[in-house]
Amino acid sequence: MSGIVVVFDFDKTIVECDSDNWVIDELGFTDLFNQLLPTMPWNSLMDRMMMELHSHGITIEEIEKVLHRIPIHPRIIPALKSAHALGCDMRIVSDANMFFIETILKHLGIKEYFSEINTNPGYVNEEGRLRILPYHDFNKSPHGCTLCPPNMCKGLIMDRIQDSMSNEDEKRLIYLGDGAGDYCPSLRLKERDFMMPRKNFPVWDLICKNPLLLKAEIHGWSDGEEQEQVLLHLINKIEMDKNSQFISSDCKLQILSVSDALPKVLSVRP
Ligand SMILES: Cc1ncc(C[n+]2csc(CCOP(=O)(O)O)c2C)c(N)n1
Ligand SMILES: [Mg+2]
Repeated sequence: MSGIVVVFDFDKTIVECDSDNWVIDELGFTDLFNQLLPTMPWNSLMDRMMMELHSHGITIEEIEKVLHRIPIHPRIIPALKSAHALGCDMRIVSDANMFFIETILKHLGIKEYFSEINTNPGYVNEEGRLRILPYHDFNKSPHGCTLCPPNMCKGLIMDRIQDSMSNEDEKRLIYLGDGAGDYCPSLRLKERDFMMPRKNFPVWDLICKNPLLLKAEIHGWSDGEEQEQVLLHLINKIEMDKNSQFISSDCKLQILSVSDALPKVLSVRP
């Protein structure tokens, strides 16, 4: 393990579009979706739309086929492979849902790279209908964060990730995201961490309003190619920092041993 935890948003960070919109648009339900959107929260609407798909005879297999075709930049998978090979602990924090994310990751053969997927529950029920539920039950216990949608506060998830990291002080986090929901977790990052916002996307605009609110170093990216370059550069930089710390502590040891030896050396001189 490299001591680096990389937290990825999913939609428009790993895949190139919003998986929710991709499924609705590809199956021809955009008009109904837009009609219902003003009447309920996004996450509840996705559950409702899955009911609509089911009642129109659309099967789980058809939804899976659409998910298998989701666009992804050609450098994303090589970037994830490299980060994994370099020993990074990689996790997902997403406001999409478990069914969509697992279906896509399994199809791409990259599910095993991630140690954790934090997202809204999504599962196929006994009638063969996809159910999508909120990550936080906002009726029973609202999360109370004013920056985040009612179903998910990514900042709270980050708190848990930071608490779960053993030797927390020695570990360093890199967070990649694009959306407004990625702003709250960016405020949780420490001085030693890195925020990688997608340039000119909502999280970038929010950060630009007052970059000083972030403690972490900010490194933007525009597409999969730049994401790969910046991510591998940061991993490399963290490794170099670690090595230079070792070198400086080795030097201190040498200096100590030289000064210890000095009186003895002096004493054998005539
Ligand atoms: C105006 C407006 N209304 C609703 C939404 C909600 N929304 C859109 S896509 C998505 C999934 C994000 O997944 P990920 O966290 O993986 O990027 C969510 C929660 C929005 N972004 N903008
Ligand atoms: Mg996103």
